[in-house]
Amino acid sequence: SWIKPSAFQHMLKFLRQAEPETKQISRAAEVFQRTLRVLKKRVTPRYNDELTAPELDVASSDWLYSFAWQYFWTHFMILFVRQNPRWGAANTALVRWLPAEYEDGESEPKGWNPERLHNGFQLPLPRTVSSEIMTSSSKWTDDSYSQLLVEWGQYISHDMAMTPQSTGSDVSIDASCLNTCENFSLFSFFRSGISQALQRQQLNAVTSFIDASAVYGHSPKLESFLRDLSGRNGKLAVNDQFKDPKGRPYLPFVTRLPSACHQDLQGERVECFSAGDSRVSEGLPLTSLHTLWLREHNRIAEALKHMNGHWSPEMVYQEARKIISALHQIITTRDYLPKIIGPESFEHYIGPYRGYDPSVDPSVSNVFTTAAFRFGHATISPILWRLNESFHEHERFPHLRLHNTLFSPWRIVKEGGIEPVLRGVIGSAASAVSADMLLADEVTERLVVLDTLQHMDLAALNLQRGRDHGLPGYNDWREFCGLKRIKTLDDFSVLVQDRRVAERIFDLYKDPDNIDVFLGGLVERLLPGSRTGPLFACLIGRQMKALRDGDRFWWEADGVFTRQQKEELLKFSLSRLICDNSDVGEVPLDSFIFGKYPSHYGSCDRIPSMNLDVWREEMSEGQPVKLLSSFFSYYFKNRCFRAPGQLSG
Ligand code: HEM
Ligand SMILES: [Ca+2]
Repeated sequence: SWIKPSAFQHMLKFLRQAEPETKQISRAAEVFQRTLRVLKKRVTPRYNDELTAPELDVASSDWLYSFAWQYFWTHFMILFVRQNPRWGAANTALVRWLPAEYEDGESEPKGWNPERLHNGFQLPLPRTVSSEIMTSSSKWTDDSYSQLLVEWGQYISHDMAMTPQSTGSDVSIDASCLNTCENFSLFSFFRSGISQALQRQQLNAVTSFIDASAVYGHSPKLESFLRDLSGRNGKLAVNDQFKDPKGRPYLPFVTRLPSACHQDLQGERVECFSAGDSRVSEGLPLTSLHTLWLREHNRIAEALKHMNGHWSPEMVYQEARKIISALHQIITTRDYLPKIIGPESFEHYIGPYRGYDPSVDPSVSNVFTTAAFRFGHATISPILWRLNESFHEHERFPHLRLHNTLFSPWRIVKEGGIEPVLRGVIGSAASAVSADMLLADEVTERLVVLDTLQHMDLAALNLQRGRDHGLPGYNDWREFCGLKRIKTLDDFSVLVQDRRVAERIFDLYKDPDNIDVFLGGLVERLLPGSRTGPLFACLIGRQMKALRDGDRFWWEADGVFTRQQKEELLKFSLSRLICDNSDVGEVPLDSFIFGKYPSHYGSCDRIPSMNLDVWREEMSEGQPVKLLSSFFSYYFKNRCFRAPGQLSG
C-alpha cells in the first residue's frame, strides 16, 4: 500500500519541525488552495481545463474568494514582501528547472488518481517499486572512500534544503490527500506558454547557500537561541548538563522537554540535541559532525578574541561564523563534490571560479533536493561502526545496526562521546551505489522516527515525494541535461549497470517516460571516478555551480577574505577538524579516502592547520584598521531572509 498516513504524519511531526514563519506561510497557502478548490467546484460550468484570468475575475465576486485572497496576501505581504526576500533566502520556494506536472495540473500528486493513465499505463506504487527493485538486504562496499564521505553528504544536504511538512494538526485535511497534502507548499502564479497556471510549489525552510546554516540557524530567533549571549565571548551555547570524558562540550538540548529522542533504558534521560538544523539528532555521525563544528566555532572565537582583545563579542562571533561558513564551502567544493560527480563533470558543469554573478539564482531546485541529491540514500550503511583507539571494534561499544542508532543522542553522551563514531566513519569503507543493491533494508524496512513504532520506507518516501512535488519523469530530465531520451529496453540496459535491473524497471513502469526521476537517475552506470551517473552528475553539478556563482559572499568572492586569509583557509581539512575538536589522535590526510590503519594514518601533528594570525587586526596610531567584520555582521544578520545581492547594491 501507500505510505501509511499515520506514520507519515509522525514523521512529518518530528523529523522536520518547521519554524513558525514557515508554518504561517504554508497555512496561508493551504487556506487559499482549499478555498479555490471549493470555488472551482462552484464555477464548474465556466471552468474548463485552464483557469484563466477572466474566470478568476468572475469568481472574485464571491466572498469566499475575496476572503481567501485577503488571507493569503496578508500573510504573503507580511512574510515575503516586508522582509524583501530574494534568491536563496530561507522560506522561499524551491525553484523549478522544469514546470511541475501535477495530475490535475495544479496540485494533485502524480499517480494519485488510479484511473488516470500515464502514457497508457498506471504508475506503479512507490512501495512496490521499493520492495521489488530498490530494497537490498546487503550492500557492496566502496573501498576507495570512507563512510565519512556519505555522512558529509547528509550533513551538507541539511545546509542546503529542508522541505518541511505540516503536522496536519491545525489544518483539517480531507481524506483524499492524507498522504500528500501535508506538504508545506506555496502557490505561485507563473506563466507557462500562453495559459496561466496556479500550481502548488514547495518551500525551502533553510537558506540554499552553503553558509553553515546547519550550525547557526536560518532565523534570528533560532540564531540567538544558539548563541552564548551571556558569556559575551562570541561563542555558541553548549550543553550545561553533560560534557565528554575530556571535558569537551556537547550541543545544547532542545528546549521543549521531554523531547522525543530514544532513551537508554537505564540512567538519566538524554534529550534531543539542538543545532542550526532541527534534524541534528537523526543519526550519530550527523550529530558528531554538528558537535565538531560547534567546538570549532568556539575554538576559533577564542583565538580571535585572544589576538584582537578590542573586538566586541558580536565581532568575534560574526568573524568566526564567516570562517566556519567558508570552511563548509571549501570542504564541499574541493573535497566532496569532485569525488561525487567525478572530475570531468566537475570541470564541465562547475569549472573554475570566476567571481560573483548577480544574474545566477542560487536557490535550491526542486529536482535537486527531491531526487538528485537523495542519491546518498543508496550509500547509507546498514551498520554503524564504532572503533577504539587502534581502529578495531570498540570493546565496550560495539557496532550497531543502523535502526538502533537513529534519534539516540544518549549513545554519544553515555557511550564514549563522539570518538568511537568518528573513528568508525573514517575507519570503514563507504557503502557503494550499485543498481542491484540500492537501499539497505535498514532504511526501507526499519527506518524509525522518534516516538512511533511504525517503520518507514525511505525508498518509497523518496519516490512518493517526487510525485507529490510533481517532478517530471526521468526522460524529461535527461533531455533537460542534454542527454538522450531512452526509448527501448536496449537503450536503458546500456545506461544501467545491470540488465536485469533495467528489465525489472521496464516491467513495472511499462513506458520509459513514466520512470520516476529518482529511480532512473540512481540506477545509471556511474561515470568514471564518480559516484553518480550522468543525469545526477548534471543536476548536482548545475546546482552547485548556481550555489557558488550566485553567492555574493562565496569565500573566494572579491572582498570577502584577504589573500593571506584565503591561503590559510585552504589548509583546513576535515582531518584537522577532527584533530582539533576530539580525542582522535591519528587520522588519514584526507579523511574521505579509505585506507587501512595504521599504514594510511598519521599523527595529528602532521596534519596542516590554519594559522589564524592573519586575522590579527593591525593597529595604526592606536586605532584598529578595520577588517570587513562589521559589514559581515550586517550581512549575516540579514541573510536569513534576504539574498546577499541586496548588499552589493
Ligand atoms: C542514515 C542516513 C540517512 C537517513 C536516515 C536519511 C533520512 C532521510 C529522510 C527520512 C528524509 C525525508 C524523506 C521525505 O520525507 O521525503 C531525507 C531527506 C533527504 N535526504 Fe536523507 N537520510 C540519510 C542520509 C542522506 C545522505 C547520505 C544524503 C545525501 C548525500 C541525503 C540526502 C537527503 C536529501 C537531499 C533529502 C531532502 C531534503 C529536503 O529537501 O527536505 N540523506 N533523508
Ligand atoms: Ca544554508
